[in-house]
This record gives sequence, structure tokens and C-alpha cells, in this order.
Amino acid sequence: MVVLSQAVLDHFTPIKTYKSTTNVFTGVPTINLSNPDAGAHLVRACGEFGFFKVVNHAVPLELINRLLAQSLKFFHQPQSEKNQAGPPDPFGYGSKRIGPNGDVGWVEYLILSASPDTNAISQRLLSFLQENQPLFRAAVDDYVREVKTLAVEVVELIEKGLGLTMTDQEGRNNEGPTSRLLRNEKSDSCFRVNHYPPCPDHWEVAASGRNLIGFGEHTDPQIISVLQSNNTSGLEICLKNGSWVTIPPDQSSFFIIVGDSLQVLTNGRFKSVKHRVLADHTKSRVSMIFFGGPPLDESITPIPSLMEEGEESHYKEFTWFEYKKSAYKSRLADYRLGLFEKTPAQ
Ligand SMILES: C=C1C[C@]23C[C@@]1(O)CC[C@H]2[C@@]12CC[C@H](O)[C@@](C)(C(=O)O1)[C@H]2[C@@H]3C(=O)O
Ligand SMILES: O=C(O)CCC(=O)C(=O)O
Ligand SMILES: [Fe+2]
Repeated sequence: MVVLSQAVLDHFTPIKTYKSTTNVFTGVPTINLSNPDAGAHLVRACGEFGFFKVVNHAVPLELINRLLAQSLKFFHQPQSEKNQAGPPDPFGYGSKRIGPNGDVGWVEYLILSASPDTNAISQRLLSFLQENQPLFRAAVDDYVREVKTLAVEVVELIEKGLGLTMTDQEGRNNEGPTSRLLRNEKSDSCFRVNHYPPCPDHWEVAASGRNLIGFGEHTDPQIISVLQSNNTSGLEICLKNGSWVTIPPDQSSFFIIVGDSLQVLTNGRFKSVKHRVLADHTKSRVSMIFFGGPPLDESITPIPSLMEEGEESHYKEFTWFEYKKSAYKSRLADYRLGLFEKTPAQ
């Protein structure tokens, strides 16, 4: 019997290539978080693109750069060291294989839980990092704390823009229905660091003007994702007209991605955005993403006060646990919400 080693399997893993688009998108909505009208601008951006950039945030640039540097140090370790932090089921180090259903990309990554209430796999991974890469672990902890606060702030502003928050007699904002899910200590959030090395010459794609796919097209299942990357481009989003555009990188800002759960909470008023990453021929890309999800037992259902009179939910009733379970049975590019949509009455 022939036994194939992981290295041989990896070598023959067919990774798709794409003709790189020269369509650089200059229209990414940029929201200044200290603008008094930020809420209204965010609502418009969520409705039009499901994607936008936030500036004037409170996350220290020193922290962003520290985590970027520590992440590169982690990924530059020998393969055998990195493998000790794997496999990613669901938390840990992974290479080329994305998710459990056969998707592959020119990427290596680390996925960690970002919930205080962590399970045994997550605890083991955190202890492993603490022992082997204490500076990386410390940077992750500091960064996740900050970026979670940013996620809540953005969602609170969206709620303000949607008219979902009331001010009480003391002038304090009441907790909105969506930010409540992210603040909840049982919120099922995770954090991912992706590393896309430059595509090597032997993949014979350079001359053809094609690039290896780093992370195939998909929508994020959670409420919102907060993405940061180094200065290497590669991220593309799909516009409403179906065309793919490249997002110019910006190392000092954050990109926000509307996820499937926010689409359902707004009864489709916001759409989760399809996105993908192409690997670069010369530069490596590092991205760090916080995925803000609801508690597992929470029902994902349209917010009643957003519904017009007589408006019905486009979706069946389901919990985040049910959606997540179904998402992990799907391929990256599948339209995951399809199974949860109500079929129109005949
Ligand atoms: C193919 C898959 C990878 C993924 C789980 C899934 O079965 C479908 C959703 C994928 C995704 C996309 C956003 C995040 O990167 C992620 C961690 C998530 O929550 O859903 C990944 C999953 C993964 O890489 O395990
Ligand atoms: O690496 C990126 O820029 C995006 C990755 C992504 O979409 C994801 O991890 O879900
Ligand atoms: Fe994503």
C-alpha cells in the first residue's frame, strides 16, 4: 500500500487560479467614527455594499503593528513547529485546507476562539501559544480585546442609524438588540490570522497573468467581521451587479464585512457581502479578522421594530447553533442562507 505523506498531498492539492482583476475599487465607503452622522452613513454602506472601511477608531496602531509582526514570526517558524498548533478543528493552525469539506487555498492560518467561555480545544491551543509564543499570545489577547470593543461600537452606531436605540432619562443609550448579542459573555466569536505567502514560480501561473486563489469566495456566517491587513492587496468583494473588485489595502484602518446573521436580523435590508482573496506573486499578505457571532442558543430572527407593517420574515426560525452547524457542513462558496429562507407561498 502506498502511503502519501502530508507534504506530497499538499503538493498535489489543486488550487484554483483566477485572472487578476485590474478593477481597483475606489468607492469603498469610508466612515469616520467620530462624525455625528456616522450611524446614517454606516446604514447606507451596509445596504449598498455590505462592506466599508472605518477610520478614526481607537485601536492603537502600535498594537496592530505588533500583532502583524508577531504573526509573521509565528508563520515563519518551521512547518513542524506550526503543525503542533493544529489541526484547525475548529480552532488551531491549518494550511491550504479551509474548513472540513474539501476547500483549499494558497493560505496558512490560525483560528482561535474569541469568547470568554472557551472549550477544551481552545484552552489547549491558548496554553500552547502561551508556552511557545508568549509575545504572540499577548498581542492576540490585547488585539482581540480592542477589536471586540470596536465591533460593538460599530454595531451600536448602526443601531443608532436604524433608530433602534432609545435614550433613557439619564441620557444613556439603551442596549440595542444586535450589540447585545456581541456584548453577551456567551457570544460565539472567533479570531483568525491568515498568511498568504507569495505564489511560487513553479505553479506556472505568473506568466499567464493569473493568481492562485488564497481564500475562495464566500460570505461570513456571523454578524460582522472586523478585518485588518498589511499593505499587500488581494482582497476582492463582489458588488451588487456581480462584478468583482479589488480593495486597496490600508494598514491603519479596519474593513467591516456584513455577515449572514446581520442579513437575517435586518430581514435582508443589509446583504452579507461575497468576498475572496487572491495571492500575490511577490509579496505576502497577512490579515487578522475578528468574527463577531451571537450566543449559540440565540434565535436569529428579524428585529421586530425594523419590520414595516405587514412585513413577514424572509427566513425560517433558527438559532445560531443551527446555522453554524449547517455552515460547517457546507463548502466555502455555497449560498448557506438558502436552506433557511422561507419558500414563497404558491
Ligand atoms: C468551508 C468552510 C470554512 C468555514 C466553515 C465552512 O464550512 C463554511 C464557512 C467558513 C467560514 C468563513 C468565515 C470564517 O473564516 C470561518 C472561520 C467561519 O466562521 O466560516 C470560516 C470557516 C473555517 O475556516 O473553518
Ligand atoms: O484574508 C482576508 O483578507 C480575508 C479572509 C476571509 O475572508 C476570512 O478569513 O473569512
Ligand atoms: Fe471571510
